[in-house]
Amino acid sequence: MRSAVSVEAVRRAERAAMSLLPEGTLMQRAAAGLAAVVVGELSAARGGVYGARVVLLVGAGANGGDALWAGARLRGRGARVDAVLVAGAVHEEGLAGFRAAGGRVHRVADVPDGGLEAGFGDLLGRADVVVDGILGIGGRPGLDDATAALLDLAAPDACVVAVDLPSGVDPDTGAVGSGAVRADVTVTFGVLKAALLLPPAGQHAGRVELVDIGLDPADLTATEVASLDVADLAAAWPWPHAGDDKYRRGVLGVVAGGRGYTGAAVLCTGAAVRSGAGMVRYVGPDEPTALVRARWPEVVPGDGRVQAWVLGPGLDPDAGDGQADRVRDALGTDLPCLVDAGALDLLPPRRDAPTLLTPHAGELARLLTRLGEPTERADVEARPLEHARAAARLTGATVLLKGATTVVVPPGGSPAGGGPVLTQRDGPAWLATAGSGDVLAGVAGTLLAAGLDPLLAGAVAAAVHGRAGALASAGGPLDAGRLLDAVPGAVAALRDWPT
Ligand SMILES: NC(=O)C1=CN([C@@H]2O[C@H](COP(=O)(O)OP(=O)(O)OC[C@H]3O[C@@H](n4cnc5c(N)ncnc54)[C@H](O)[C@@H]3O)[C@@H](O)[C@H]2O)[C@@H](O)CC1
Ligand SMILES: Nc1ncnc2c1ncn2[C@@H]1O[C@H](COP(=O)(O)OP(=O)(O)O)[C@@H](O)[C@H]1O
Ligand SMILES: [K+]
Repeated sequence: MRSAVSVEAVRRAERAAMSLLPEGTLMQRAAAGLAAVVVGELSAARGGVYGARVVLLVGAGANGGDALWAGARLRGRGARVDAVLVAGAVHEEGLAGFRAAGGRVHRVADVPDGGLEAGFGDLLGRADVVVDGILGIGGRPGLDDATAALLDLAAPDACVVAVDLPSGVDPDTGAVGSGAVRADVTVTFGVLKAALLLPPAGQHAGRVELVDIGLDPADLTATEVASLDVADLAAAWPWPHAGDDKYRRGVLGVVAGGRGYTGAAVLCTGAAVRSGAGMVRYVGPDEPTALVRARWPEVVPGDGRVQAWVLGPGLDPDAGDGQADRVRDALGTDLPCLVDAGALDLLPPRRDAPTLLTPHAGELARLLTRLGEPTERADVEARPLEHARAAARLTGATVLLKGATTVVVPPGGSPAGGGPVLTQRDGPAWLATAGSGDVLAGVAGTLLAAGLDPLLAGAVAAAVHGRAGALASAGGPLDAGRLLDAVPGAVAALRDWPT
């Protein structure tokens, strides 16, 4: 499990460590770890550090201090290091240490308006590595225009190394302001910060390197956000046992598609079959039923006993084909329900049984608007965690928000009550293809029917969906049919995937 904490928790752990150590020790450890990663990048890219060009972008706080001390170390290895001070203030000890090591210092404030390119274009355009020491855990989202313009002067093939966090993101929520840094590598200190696992900030971080600076793990147990790794997935997956039968393994009922849309019924039931449900029942009008039976003869048509329901993929609640009533009936039971797409419009104000909502950004905006919080899709995309939490709070359900990084928020929306928020980013962008969400719903339904709670079912399904996507795509385009065909292989590989 990769675990991340809030700024408040990091600061508490840092204070505890600092009280036991000589002043400046943590920053020196951070700088040493940062310099080592930059050395690694330079060695890989150009065979060594000597003569390499490194430019530090230095903000007002300790994040800039880390960058300056790392710059001093890189000077000691023979790199040419320039620091560009982007703010009015600077970490004075770091600056003195950098100067003493022979680093050159420039100030954005010394350049006349409109003169950034003339002042720094050559410097940044020739840099092998640009170190983003602008903002760390003290940062608010967004960079001012001049700082953002500086970043644009870097050569496209320069390696951008972010210190602790890519600057311009919100450390706790993962929201991203305008001009935020896009790093190739982020070197983070002591513990992952929540933003690194959250969308969209996590997608700005590149590869994340965690440097041990000697924080006490006992001070870092308040996990805010976590991502399941392969060992967690293998432990959570409902592997069958010798004594199992199909009923004990879990019967899933699916209300998907309808008279108008038939594909979602075939894909969703297929994903449930392919992910190993004990049995799958499909409930719907004649035409999709016939298509499901033709493609998946093992699916049982019609109502009957089930352990969980998947409701809504490809379903139009206004179609007058009886599907809306079937959804309402299932929502009225005390069985676990996954509520997707069209069924989200039919969700009652409160449901006590386990409920997993699986909207994409547009569907979440529509749901929040219906619940009295007018929301646009763009709002959800800019601040996914905040909006998923709002839906979890308003509905009492677990909310899985789909996207390049999938976020699963426990009921109530607060990490205090239901445990950490889980995020998964396991698959390629080729997964953004029609029918992909229907496959996710089928896999998550299998897990609900097997008895997993909605939070774990959602996160495990998102991870397996992503891994199946990676297998099926192999770098090329993907369609939902091949995606679901890859699910058994993705599940099997959980047991022998190298960790
Ligand atoms: N506290 C510690 O013990 C350690 C801290 N370390 C580093 O210290 C960092 C935190 O340092 P600070 O608390 O000084 O905070 P930052 O260095 O993140 O920056 C804070 C400064 O930036 C300003 N600021 C915030 N958002 C802004 C924005 N959007 N635009 C312009 N200015 C903005 C603030 O007003 C403040 O002056 C960590 O991320 C890490 O890099 C490391 O050295 C390890 C040890
Ligand atoms: N850029 C992306 N990278 C990786 N996965 C993605 C990306 N965009 C979407 N996905 C995943 O693809 C699926 C799309 O689901 P959805 O939007 O419901 O599509 P549909 O309704 O066509 O089935 C979700 O599981 C989502 O997490
Ligand atoms: K930074």
